Amino acid sequence: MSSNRGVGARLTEALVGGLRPLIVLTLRELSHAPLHFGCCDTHSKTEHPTGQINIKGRYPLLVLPDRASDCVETQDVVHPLFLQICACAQTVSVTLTVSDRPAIAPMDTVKIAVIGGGLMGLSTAVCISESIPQCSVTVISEAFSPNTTSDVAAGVLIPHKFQGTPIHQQINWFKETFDYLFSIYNSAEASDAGIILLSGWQIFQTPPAEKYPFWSDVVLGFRLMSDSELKKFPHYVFGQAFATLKCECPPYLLWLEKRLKRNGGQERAGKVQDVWELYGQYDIVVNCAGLGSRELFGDKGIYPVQGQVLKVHAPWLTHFVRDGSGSTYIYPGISSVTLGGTRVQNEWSLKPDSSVSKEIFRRCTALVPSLEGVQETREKVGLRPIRPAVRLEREVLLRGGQRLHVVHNYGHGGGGFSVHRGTAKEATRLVEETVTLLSNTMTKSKL
Ligand SMILES: O=C([O-])CC(=O)C(=O)O
Repeated sequence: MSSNRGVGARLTEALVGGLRPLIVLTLRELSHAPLHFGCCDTHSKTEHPTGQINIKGRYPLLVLPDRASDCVETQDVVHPLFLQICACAQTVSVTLTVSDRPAIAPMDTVKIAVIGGGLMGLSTAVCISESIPQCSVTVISEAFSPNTTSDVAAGVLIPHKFQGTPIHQQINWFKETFDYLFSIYNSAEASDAGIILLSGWQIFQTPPAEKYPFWSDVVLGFRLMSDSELKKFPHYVFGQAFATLKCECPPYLLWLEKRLKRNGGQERAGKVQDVWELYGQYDIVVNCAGLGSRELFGDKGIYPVQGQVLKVHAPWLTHFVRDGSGSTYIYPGISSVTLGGTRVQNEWSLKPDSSVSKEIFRRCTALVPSLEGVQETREKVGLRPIRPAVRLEREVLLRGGQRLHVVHNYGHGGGGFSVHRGTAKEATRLVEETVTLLSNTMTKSKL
């Protein structure tokens, strides 16, 4: 590859520790460069944040203030506008090529600790281990499958809305997750990974505000239910029929663990009491601790919404039924059918309540009478980690002169399965950014 001098008046190339070529462009050059930031034109022209931009996800582009010497000091500051530009920049069609000179100082393996052994921790760890070759990933968790919250969930892809997250982002996360799982479902891995395609009905006692929810184009064959279908559910006046995917747990979590190990990743059982324990052992900490983030990172905005379900043996059921309010659902799976549910705000207990189980069973049999015949019922309780929006961002913790680089990916509530691959990819991108910054710092300190 050769330097493309046509981009801006002067393109400074800095080669960073064995990672990727880093293109350094001053702000003035950026404004002259033939870069187009799509919907963020205004931002990119009038407010030039400092930060790093990934063009097509291949070449990290560090946009510096005009005095280049200022910039290195600011590299840990992530300006919110920069993130917006960053997101847009990935969509622009710009070809920047850089010299293929060898790196000055290859960085040693980057050690990454992922806190949390549930769906978020494992899927993020797998995504990092697939995307960042020069890293070692260790998942640290008090619990692994079958003892995680993810093992309690039905694992069905029907998105919940996160009030504080832009809807286009939620659609992208869902689409990425759906496409990823659909390709597994369409491969020889499907049975090992426990991915099935499930069709069924979501029914409403009063019609919802949005007859066609934001995810209706992503699931398969979405349509409104006919009157004759609705007649099967006497108290319901409106319904949606569609097919979606379901991740059976434990198989899906075990499949992720296998994939992680195949990529060289490791697991460590144990509770992280204080995140600073990891300082010096790891270069980057990825936080997928869900509710654990309350104590570990002082996030008082996250709280539990307790849910109780029954796992029953009813292999004749092949269609799901969900009350649109989310109060009651019947989700057939490979080895059991999940019957739910409950939503108790701020309840931390993991103890099932038998009177609640009876009530769940009563509601489910009212919708699917053949459930009267089930045997083998297991009660399970899980705590949904709720906050207004998924927290997906970088943070640099400071203590004395020490800096601990953290990437957060938690707070998916009861909607984690629907978006997990999309948010894992986003977290991986943030880890890549951090790796580049660390490499840059290392290179600078060697000069
Ligand atoms: O609402 C549903 O269909 C199931 C679920 O995700 C939950 O109980 O959190």
